[in-house]
Amino acid sequence: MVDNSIYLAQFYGKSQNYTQIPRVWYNKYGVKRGLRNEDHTGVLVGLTRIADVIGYTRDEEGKKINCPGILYYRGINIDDLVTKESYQGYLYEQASFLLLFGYLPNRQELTDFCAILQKNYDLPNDFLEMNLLRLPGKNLMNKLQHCLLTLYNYDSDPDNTDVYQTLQKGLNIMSKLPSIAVYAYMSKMHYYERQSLVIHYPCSNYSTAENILAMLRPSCTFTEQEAKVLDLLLFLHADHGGGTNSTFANIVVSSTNTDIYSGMAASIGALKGPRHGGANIKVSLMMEAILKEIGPYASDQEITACIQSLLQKKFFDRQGLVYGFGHAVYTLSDPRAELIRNYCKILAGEKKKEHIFTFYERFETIAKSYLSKTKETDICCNIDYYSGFAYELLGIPRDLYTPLFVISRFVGWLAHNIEHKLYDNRIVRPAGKYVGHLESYIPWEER
Ligand SMILES: CC(=O)SCCNC(=O)CCNC(=O)[C@H](O)C(C)(C)COP(=O)(O)OP(=O)(O)OC[C@H]1O[C@@H](n2cnc3c(N)ncnc32)[C@H](O)[C@@H]1OP(=O)(O)O
Ligand SMILES: O=C([O-])CC(=O)C(=O)O
Repeated sequence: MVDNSIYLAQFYGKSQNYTQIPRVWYNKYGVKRGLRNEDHTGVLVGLTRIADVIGYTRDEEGKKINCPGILYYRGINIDDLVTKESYQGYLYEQASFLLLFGYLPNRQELTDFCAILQKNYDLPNDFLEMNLLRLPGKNLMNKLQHCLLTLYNYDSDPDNTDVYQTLQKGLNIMSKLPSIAVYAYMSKMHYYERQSLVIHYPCSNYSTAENILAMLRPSCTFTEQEAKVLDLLLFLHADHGGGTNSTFANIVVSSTNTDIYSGMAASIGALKGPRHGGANIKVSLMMEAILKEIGPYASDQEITACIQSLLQKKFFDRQGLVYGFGHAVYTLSDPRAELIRNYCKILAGEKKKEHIFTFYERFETIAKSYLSKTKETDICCNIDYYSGFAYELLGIPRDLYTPLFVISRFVGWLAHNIEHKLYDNRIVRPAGKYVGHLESYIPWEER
């Protein structure tokens, strides 16, 4: 067979004479690259009453003043929801109710809401066999997208985008996501890693967190403490305002009035990216590589040298990023990372992994100060820095870290999708300026 790849390389090389856009032009035309202002804050593109993400304030002149991070779900500080909550084990379901309906449920309302989710836990007949066992996927995020798009075919009125229908369809998908993610993992392991296939049905009196643990473990068993920690992790990932990439992607796509399955698949694609939710897997791989290189008792100098090699694209995936650090809004701290760090400390003690936890903490301190100094801006660790370690301590496989983010964030996507439909409802369509030349058509014989 003729190898045509050389031609493609030639076309691509030649294209550089025709397609370049100098970086300075973005300033010249006032383009808000990445929808960011000069000071890196986000351009205002929407209004929301669902969540507020605070990483800085403004002084009287409008100058940005960095501050410790705070996250509010419907105006309630997440720290309060965690520390003042006595009804343990259903934090994620409570937050889902709060994010969707705007107020905290009473006990009866929470029970009724959980019953709606639990009634929908089971997958449609043959879904498992046809879409997961017969068609294993090598990446679970892509598999989740595929399964979501396939659920469209099981819906008798899939293109109905009425707000109430969106809510119902959304809750139905949300209930099924834990089984889909766990089965996608099991079928991947069975097919690609030749492991035994373990399939447990979801249990209709379990919370989301309990179900995930039960379906994942051959024995179906878990401790109350483990379920509470996973519940807390799901709670902490549930929403992050309308500006975060995967939620904005959802708003962009669903503003065309397309079906909910397409909108959610787009969000999953966005969340998969290693600069967004996919960072939790990258952090885990990066820390594994670092620990292999310098060990848990490395000196501060060795840790700094590792960070330098990461930034200089000499180590790990050579992308120049220290995963788990930096944020578009948070500056001095991400409140979710603060909470997860505390739980990691407790779990690490129980699992005899204190030395690894201590290493994570030391790496955090050094990376935070080094990155802030070299990038001349406050850079803290984000939610993805400790979440993978927490999942690892719970015995959850790495492949499932970002899918767990999907399971949790789905409710945030749904709430924003509905809010946009109700109150904004204009198709998202910004402008792009043409900066090429006008050219004359060149006849074949003159090219
Ligand atoms: C759930 C989540 O999505 S949380 C984020 C998870 N992602 C990661 O952990 C990946 C690593 N982090 C990053 O890539 C970035 O910090 C992002 C994408 C999260 C935020 O990026 P930005 O909003 O551009 O951050 P910010 O404006 O503060 O960055 C300032 C500079 O520091 C750089 N920077 C920020 N974080 C990092 C990092 N972790 N490693 C290397 N460089 C970084 C930016 O690239 C930017 O450089 P530039 O001015 O040359 O473009
Ligand atoms: O807000 C962001 O840009 C990313 C983030 O932390 C999230 O989506 O949880």
